[in-house]
Amino acid sequence: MIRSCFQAVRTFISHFPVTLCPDAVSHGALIKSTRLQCSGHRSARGLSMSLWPLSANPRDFSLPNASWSAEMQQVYDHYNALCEVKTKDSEEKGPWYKLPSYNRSLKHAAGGVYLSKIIQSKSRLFTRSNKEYGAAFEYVIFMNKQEKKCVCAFQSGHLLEGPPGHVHGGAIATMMDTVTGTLAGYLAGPVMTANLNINYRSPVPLGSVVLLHSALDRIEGKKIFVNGRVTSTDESKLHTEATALFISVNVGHVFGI
Ligand SMILES: CCCCCCCCCCCC(=O)SCCNC(=O)CCNC(=O)[C@H](O)C(C)(C)COP(=O)(O)OP(=O)(O)OC[C@H]1O[C@@H](n2cnc3c(N)ncnc32)[C@H](O)[C@@H]1OP(=O)(O)O
Repeated sequence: MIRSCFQAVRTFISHFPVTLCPDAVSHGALIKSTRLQCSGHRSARGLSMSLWPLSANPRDFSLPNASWSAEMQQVYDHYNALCEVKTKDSEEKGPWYKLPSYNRSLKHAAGGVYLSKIIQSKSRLFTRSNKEYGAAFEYVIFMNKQEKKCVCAFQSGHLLEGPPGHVHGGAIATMMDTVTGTLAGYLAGPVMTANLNINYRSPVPLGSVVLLHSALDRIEGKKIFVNGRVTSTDESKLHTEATALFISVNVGHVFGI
């Protein structure tokens, strides 16, 4: 059992070295924009083709939905336009790649064999665990592999309140961990957070759209040092600064096997 689980996980990681998530909920009618399917990173492109043998239409949470504000949509459109775009007749190269985002992966990575011994059937990726559009974490991450950096557009929902009218610091930390961790994982394969330092500079209004920027500082052996910032969408206001250390791990470490 453990060996087959391990093989399933390895298969998944080989398709997409970053993390562990997806689900099979249809996003259907709520998608406002059907413009493009960014491609770009070869293994991530493979993910969309081969990860869902029993799930033809898993919900990609990073696509626009009816809860997105005009500002959120604008940021999405801006970076989307900079992505590698596949059209019917041609393929234009761009420096950015839009990461898909699912709330469960391993169920599908196992080829339909549910890994119930390791993964609880009700488990969901924390940031994608709420099915109500716009209620909690609405975000999309664009990766720039060449420059070893990424940008995330994040719209906070009403369930993320901390101080009245503002986003909870833990929710900001969650997003910072997600974005810096996604970058580290994208560049270095499976990682876990060893250290996350955050300075909160100015509160984030609840319901607003902000950008999370993350860039690689350096890699020393199995240590990946990454920085992060939260700013307003025009980058005139700094909300949060962070540094993070991720450690490359064996897949087995993540699952305690
Ligand atoms: C697509 C959708 C995506 C969605 C995906 C969303 C992505 C989100 C990413 C979230 C990731 C998480 O939240 S992960 C969950 C939170 N993190 C955890 O639970 C991790 C718990 N900690 C551990 O498992 C372990 O301590 C590790 C893996 C971090 C490190 O253990 P290890 O592998 O044995 O490493 P070890 O030999 O101890 O240390 C290696 C080197 O790192 C240094 N080091 C280790 N820890 C630290 C530390 N805290 N601060 C400074 N330095 C440290 C050591 O001194 C050593 O340096 P030297 O002597 O070599 O110089």
